[in-house]
Amino acid sequence: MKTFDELFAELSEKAQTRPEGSGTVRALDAGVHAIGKKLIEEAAESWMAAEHEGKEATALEISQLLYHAQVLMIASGLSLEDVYTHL
Ligand SMILES: N=c1c2ncn([C@@H]3O[C@H](COP(=O)(O)OP(=O)(O)OP(=O)(O)O)[C@@H](O)[C@H]3O)c2ncn1[C@@H]1O[C@H](COP(=O)(O)O)[C@@H](O)[C@H]1O
Repeated sequence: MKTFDELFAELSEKAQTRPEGSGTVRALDAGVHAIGKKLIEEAAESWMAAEHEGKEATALEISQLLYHAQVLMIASGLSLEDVYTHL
């Protein structure tokens, strides 16, 4: 298990070091348009899970939504602080 901040640190490190086989590196290389589509897909899956599939499925989909939101942040050059300042 990891926190939102810990995942962001891990993904930022992957973006820098670009390890072989990283899905995050592949997603970043695909670009903001592709990342945005994935974010929307996971948002829709989160919504559907919340309405029809129960808590466990919803938690899984929301974790994927948060992951793709972080990838979009990194692709956009945003830090956690840039986002937290608006919370
Ligand atoms: N938490 C996640 C995470 N959540 C979602 N995803 C990605 O989002 C996709 C969502 O899956 P779906 O169920 O929608 O499946 P899918 O549509 O068939 O997936 P794709 O065909 O789009 O790959 C997964 O296949 C992963 O590619 C994640 N990929 C990575 N992480 C974590 O990110 C870190 C870095 O990962 P790597 O960059 O791959 O090393 C690790 O700690 C991972 O656990």
